[in-house]
Amino acid sequence: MAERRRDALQFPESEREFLEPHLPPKHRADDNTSRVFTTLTFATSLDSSLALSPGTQTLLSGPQSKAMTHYLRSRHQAILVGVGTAIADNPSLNCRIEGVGGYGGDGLEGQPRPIVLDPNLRWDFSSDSKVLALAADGRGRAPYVICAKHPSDLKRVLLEQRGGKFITLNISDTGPSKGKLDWTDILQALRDHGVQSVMVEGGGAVINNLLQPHYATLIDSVIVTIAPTWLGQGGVVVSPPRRCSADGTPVPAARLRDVRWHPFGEDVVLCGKLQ
Ligand SMILES: NC(=O)c1ccc[n+]([C@@H]2O[C@H](COP(=O)([O-])OP(=O)(O)OC[C@H]3O[C@@H](n4cnc5c(N)ncnc54)[C@H](O)[C@@H]3O)[C@@H](O)[C@H]2O)c1
Ligand SMILES: Nc1nc(=O)c(N)c(NC[C@H](O)[C@H](O)[C@H](O)COP(=O)(O)O)[nH]1
Repeated sequence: MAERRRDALQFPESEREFLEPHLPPKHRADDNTSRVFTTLTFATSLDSSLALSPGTQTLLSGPQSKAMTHYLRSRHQAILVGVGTAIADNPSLNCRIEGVGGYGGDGLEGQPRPIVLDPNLRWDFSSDSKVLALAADGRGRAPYVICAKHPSDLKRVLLEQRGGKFITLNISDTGPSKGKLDWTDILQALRDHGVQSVMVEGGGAVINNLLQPHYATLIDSVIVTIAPTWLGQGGVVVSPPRRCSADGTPVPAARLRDVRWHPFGEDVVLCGKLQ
């Protein structure tokens, strides 16, 4: 067993039971399921904000719900964020729960694969990126970057040296992701690259795009941390595109069913299904 780290997070067994029905099944090496178990998860304020303003990171989760998010990371093979989040937050995108690889456990066991959705190759991971530093240090995996352009050889080689890769997909010319990458293609590409479960963490553009009815059948689970604060106007807001019925009357954009709530410290965590 590797050395114990002082920065490792604890998430008690007693809290895990509540989450179990909302998590992907524990994977077997011979599991040939063709779809990727997809969890949409984020932390929001009472006014549906993810951050105080675009381009800034805002701490919303308290210590207990933060530990819960890290436990979720340990239970998925990958974590996906948009490039806006990669640039604004310089996130670690690893799992820091006591006992996973790099935090008291062996190898990289329990460490998810970071996935960054970066169609136009905006993310400069070559300078000061926490994800790559953690991968070099054996405390996380190197990212897969999903793009729509061919990367420079310099970027490709740097990523591949650390164990990551670029996955190039075609921009969609129809449907709710016209001009972007289609989620069916993104999830299929992840499956083709060996990923069986992914938690999509944000940010705003990613969540609002994915919360459209067209994609409801792709999402297996929704887990939202709600923090007791209002961030105020001008934030990065979760609010998917408006929907209307045939006669033009507005109807809710999306709604959860089979909902369960659980307090974690001062926050509450809500789990449900979209379909
Ligand atoms: N509270 C939380 O849980 C949480 C989680 C993640 C991020 N955040 C915050 O959210 C903010 C970032 O959000 P944002 O909306 O600016 O950026 P984002 O992270 O949603 O990234 C947006 C970019 O991702 C790419 N993208 C998204 N959907 C795509 C698609 N279908 N096809 C191709 N490319 C696609 C595009 O390049 C787009 O510009 C930051 O402030 C961050 O701190 C908060
Ligand atoms: N659960 C959660 N609570 C928050 O208060 C918050 N701001 C995020 N934000 C999610 C986003 O993906 C961040 O970029 C990562 O949470 C950065 O965290 P790491 O460095 O990877 O631990 N997520």
